[in-house]
Amino acid sequence: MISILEVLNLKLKSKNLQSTNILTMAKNISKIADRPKERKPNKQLSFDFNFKNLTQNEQFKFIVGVLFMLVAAFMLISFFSHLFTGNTDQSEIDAALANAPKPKKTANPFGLYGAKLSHLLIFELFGWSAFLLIPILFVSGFKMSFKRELIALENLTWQALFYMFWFSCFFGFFVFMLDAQATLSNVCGGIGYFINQSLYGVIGWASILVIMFVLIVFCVYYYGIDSVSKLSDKLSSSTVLQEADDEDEEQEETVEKDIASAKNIQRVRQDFQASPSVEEELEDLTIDHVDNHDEENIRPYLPPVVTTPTTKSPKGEISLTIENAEDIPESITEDEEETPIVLDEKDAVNEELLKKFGLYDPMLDLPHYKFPTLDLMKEYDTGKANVSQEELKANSDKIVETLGNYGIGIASIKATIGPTVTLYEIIPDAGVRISKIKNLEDDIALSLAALGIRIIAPIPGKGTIGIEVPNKNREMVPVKMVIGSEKFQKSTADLPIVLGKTISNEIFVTDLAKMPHLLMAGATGQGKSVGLNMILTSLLYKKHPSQLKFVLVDPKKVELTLFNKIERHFLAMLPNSAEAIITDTKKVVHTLNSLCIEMDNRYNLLKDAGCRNLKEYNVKFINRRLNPEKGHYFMPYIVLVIDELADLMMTAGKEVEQPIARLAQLARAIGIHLVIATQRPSVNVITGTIKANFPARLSFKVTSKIDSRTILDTGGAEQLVGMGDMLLSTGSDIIRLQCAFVDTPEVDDVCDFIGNQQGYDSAYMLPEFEGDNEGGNDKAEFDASNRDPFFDDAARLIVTHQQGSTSLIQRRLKLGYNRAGRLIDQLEAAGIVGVFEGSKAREVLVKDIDALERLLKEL
Ligand SMILES: Nc1ncnc2c1ncn2[C@@H]1O[C@H](COP(=O)(O)OP(=O)(O)OP(=O)(O)O)[C@@H](O)[C@H]1O
Repeated sequence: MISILEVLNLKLKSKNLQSTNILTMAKNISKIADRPKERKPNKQLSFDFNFKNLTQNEQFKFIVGVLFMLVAAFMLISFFSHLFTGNTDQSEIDAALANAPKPKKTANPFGLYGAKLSHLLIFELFGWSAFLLIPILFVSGFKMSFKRELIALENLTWQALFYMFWFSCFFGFFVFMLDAQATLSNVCGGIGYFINQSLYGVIGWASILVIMFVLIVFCVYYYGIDSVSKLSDKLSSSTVLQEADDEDEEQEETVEKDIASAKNIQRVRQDFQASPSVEEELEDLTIDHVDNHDEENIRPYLPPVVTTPTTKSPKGEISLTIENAEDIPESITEDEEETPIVLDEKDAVNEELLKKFGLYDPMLDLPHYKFPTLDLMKEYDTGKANVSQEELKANSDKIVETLGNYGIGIASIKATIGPTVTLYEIIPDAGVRISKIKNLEDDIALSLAALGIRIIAPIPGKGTIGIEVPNKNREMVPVKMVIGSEKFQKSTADLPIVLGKTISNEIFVTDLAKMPHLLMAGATGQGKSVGLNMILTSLLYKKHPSQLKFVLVDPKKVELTLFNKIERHFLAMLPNSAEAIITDTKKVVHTLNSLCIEMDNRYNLLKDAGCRNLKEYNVKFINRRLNPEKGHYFMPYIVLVIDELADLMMTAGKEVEQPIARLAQLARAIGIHLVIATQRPSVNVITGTIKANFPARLSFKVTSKIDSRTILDTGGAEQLVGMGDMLLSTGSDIIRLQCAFVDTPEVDDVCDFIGNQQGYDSAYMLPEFEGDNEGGNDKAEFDASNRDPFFDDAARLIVTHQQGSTSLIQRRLKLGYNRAGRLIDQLEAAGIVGVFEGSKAREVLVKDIDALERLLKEL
């Protein structure tokens, strides 16, 4: 150990020398950079080389990781060699330790250092169990370099360290008792021998009892074996497994897996497959059952595909009417026939399972998952909103004066200072018409010489009139402050999001599940992306990967890429797609339709379970009242985020509008929530259908009053002052908020933090959606015998004009719209025109008339 430290020390010293130079250089540079010139917090090159920065530097971590892995390899080879060459090298090591002038060559392949290190760790300290240090080093190194844990490092470290000491003592006992120190010292090492020597002096051979007792204490605490019954459960299960082992080849494999995963005792509890039908198995539920399930839980979530519930669907009816099982006609309980269940029995089984294994805990999918910590967020020097007494007084005087000029008397005026604006609440004299004050908005703005004045007349529920005046110095609301706030931390909402601060400086926390969907608009550069990041970050801080999945649609291709890292934790995607974050319009259409299928599937499951919404369903599942074998599973919430709707509406129009509207109308009860943002809140983007289904709407500054009306149904958003200043409309109320600021590096760090932890094997898989034009085998599906008599003419027309338009066919061939539409579909199926592209004409795939004639002949 000492030698290794020496080596490391030397390396560090030389490194330190270099870094000291860099440090001085860096300090000088940062001094220059810090001179009173304006600071650019985002783009500034950071030469601030303090130790914390260094340890968080990715390159540094990578290098240290590689170093660890190399040291692990070095140790492995040296240790192995030591088992055979240790004795030969002994004299060389002694010579080296005694500082003899020229030690001979050592037999260890890593020379004197390899020999010394092995001698120290094996011979002098831990014996053979020193090998256990190697996986710790390797796995740590791998994690640092590749951001992936091969196995849970924390667990590995605790266990390896414990067993290293324990085996050293355990072997030490025998070496000591046999007095075989001269020949077997390598087995137990110095520590094991010394401890046994000391213990023997005190309690004689009973020292082995102490050693065994230590093992038991460790197992009880570490593996959570807190009762003899649990231990015997485990033992009896393994006995059953052993018997099964003899019987069945296949089962043998299961047993191996079982034993490997038996330590995950809680997972074992997840089992529901101790099927109620096999009564005697209830007594000694085998790990065999359990771990099939265990394996299933480790696999990515694959939402079961549920058959559409026809009245005959056995699945549909059985669970739905669990409580009336006796009423179910035999014909529709077929799959239960071998094990007829009556109500009481089934409930008894549930009770039994519940008693035996406790509630189902979805978080045990990833038992070691750690929620992001607050220190991932930066501290900002926010500069408190400094509204001086003079400013307040001057503003209120001006308001009183301006209103006075128009003959409006004021009974009282009160100011509330917010982060971005100050709210002046006035009570006008009796008899003053409110609309009169509202009409004076521009005049008051003129007299205060301020942009962004908004008049709320009256403030709902208060009986006063509000005039919001932007502060000269605004206060930034840092994300750390709002995420760390008690209000957010203690929030029990289903999907809590913290958006920022209200005008009266309160932290604003709301529940996306209750909204239940959110429409966001704002001109470019006004804080939309920051707002979206705030929503996503809030959810990441409060939800476990088993409880929430995101479907991210990013037509701009750059805004949401950061979230790629959490693909295996929080993202959902279509099967067979390369990337979880969707950037391609066609894929968006598929994803939206796939979400609709997921919605239908979920509704079917809810119907089966006799539940009205996702919450009730999950509670039932947690209480083990729903059988996973029948397709039931713990349903995570799904939040669909679309970063730019305008783009999609332009390219795919109705194809996206319809599924969005459908999801918005129906998905709330089954836990699918939509957050849709757009730069262009115009009526052809935010159509009536979409708007009608999004009661909650959030607007950053927009360019015109018309835009504000489109999104909020009222003006005001055009008066905002930008940088996260926003209005949230939740049906009746409109609240002005200052969005908290979360910077890209912070989001990046949070995603890194999550992404570096163990995740599912893949993203959450959405159901497959077969698009109309899928698979490239359109021609095969084209039914040539059934084509329209005008097919050939239409094809010639389209190819001659190189314009795939239905109206062209309609006009030239004098056909009705429907028939022309059918023709264009047939042309598409025959591969003559491309797919529907919204408002644009379809692409013509056949480029000249000769090629078309050949094709027509083939058809
Ligand atoms: N809540 C906030 N607090 C302070 N500054 C903010 C806030 N939100 C945004 N800003 C500032 O405004 C800039 C632009 O914000 P953001 O990138 O979110 O705009 P955007 O509306 O998404 O623009 P685009 O539509 O072009 O992507 C940010 O870089 C930041 O400097």
